[in-house]
Amino acid sequence: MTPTMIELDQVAKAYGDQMAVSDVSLDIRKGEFIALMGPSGCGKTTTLRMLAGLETPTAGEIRLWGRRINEDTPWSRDTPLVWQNYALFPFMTVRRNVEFGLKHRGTPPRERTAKADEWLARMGIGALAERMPGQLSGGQRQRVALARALATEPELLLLDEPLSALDPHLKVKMQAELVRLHQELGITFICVTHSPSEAFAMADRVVIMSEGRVQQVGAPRDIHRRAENRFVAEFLGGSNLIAGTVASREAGAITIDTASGPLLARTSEDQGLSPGDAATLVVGTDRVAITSERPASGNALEARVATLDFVGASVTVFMETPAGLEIRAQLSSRDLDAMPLAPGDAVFVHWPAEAGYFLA
Ligand SMILES: Nc1ncnc2c1ncn2[C@@H]1O[C@H](COP(=O)(O)OP(=O)(O)OP(=O)(O)O)[C@@H](O)[C@H]1O
Repeated sequence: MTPTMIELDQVAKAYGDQMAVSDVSLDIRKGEFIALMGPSGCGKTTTLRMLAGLETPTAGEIRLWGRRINEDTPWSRDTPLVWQNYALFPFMTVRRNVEFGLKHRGTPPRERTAKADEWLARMGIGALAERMPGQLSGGQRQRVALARALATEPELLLLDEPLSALDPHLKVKMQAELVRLHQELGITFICVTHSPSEAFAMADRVVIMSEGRVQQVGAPRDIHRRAENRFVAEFLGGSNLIAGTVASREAGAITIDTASGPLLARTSEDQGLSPGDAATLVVGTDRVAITSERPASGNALEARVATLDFVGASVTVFMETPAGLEIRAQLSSRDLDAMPLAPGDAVFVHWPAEAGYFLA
């Protein structure tokens, strides 16, 4: 078992009456890539700043290798931060910027320069060593900031929205580069992002936060398979949440009555629901099929197409049942070629009984 490197133990941070972080407990193992994710104001940056030593927790304890570090200053920690504004010194060349962190650590001049050049080459920007930061693109500045942080060979790298300033093409490239660097270096990465796609693409484990608390922690595929609560399901999108009342329950199958008709769900994760209980069924948008005729069996609802949202080669079809329930289906553009859809079309939506689970 990989040893635990960092422990956040019931950590809280208040600014006056404002609780930025209410209660965060989390163990991080050496070499993990952790993504802290959540909507604006959920406390993810404050959590990162406490890890960096830029803020002191109001309650709880942060431990590094079992030792309390709540009051340690940033410079006494092995935790370089890469902030989204890159924080490069504008009056120093790229090489000097990368050397700066090493100088601070007492590395002799010749070794500093050699190391800086090595890291600039590794990041594919060796040719820019003599430029000033103002003469670089956003993506280039991002790489310099990473080179500067990594040249000091930290045990832990904290990244705050490292890809936020990049255009979509460069974002995907840098995303792959961060994953590669992480694998190569074996350093623990903790990355703050508000983007589920970024977090899910890069992290070993994703921590989803809301209002200063952790809502769910898990590997991307586990969170994807099953959101633990309504907040997570709604924040991640990609699911239909259907409210109803349990009508019957027998042999692993639950029927719920909804405003749009009865629905059947077969799931081992049924939270011990009994007839009469309120229940919310979660069905992934990728499990919902659309047909023009009512299917012979299975869960089927009558609906009307409201709008279509195209993102790359994927299309989200927004539909509404006569009772006002919104159902979304994610199709490929090839599916749409086979069955052209337009707003106003009358359709049937259906999914297998095994496709859903119930929210706790
Ligand atoms: N220095 C401060 N003084 C007062 N309130 C603060 C301070 N810093 C953060 N907060 C508040 O604490 C809460 C959490 O802020 P934080 O910056 O950690 O959120 P975040 O999840 O990183 O958001 P964003 O994605 O917008 O950066 C917010 O409501 C914020 O307004």
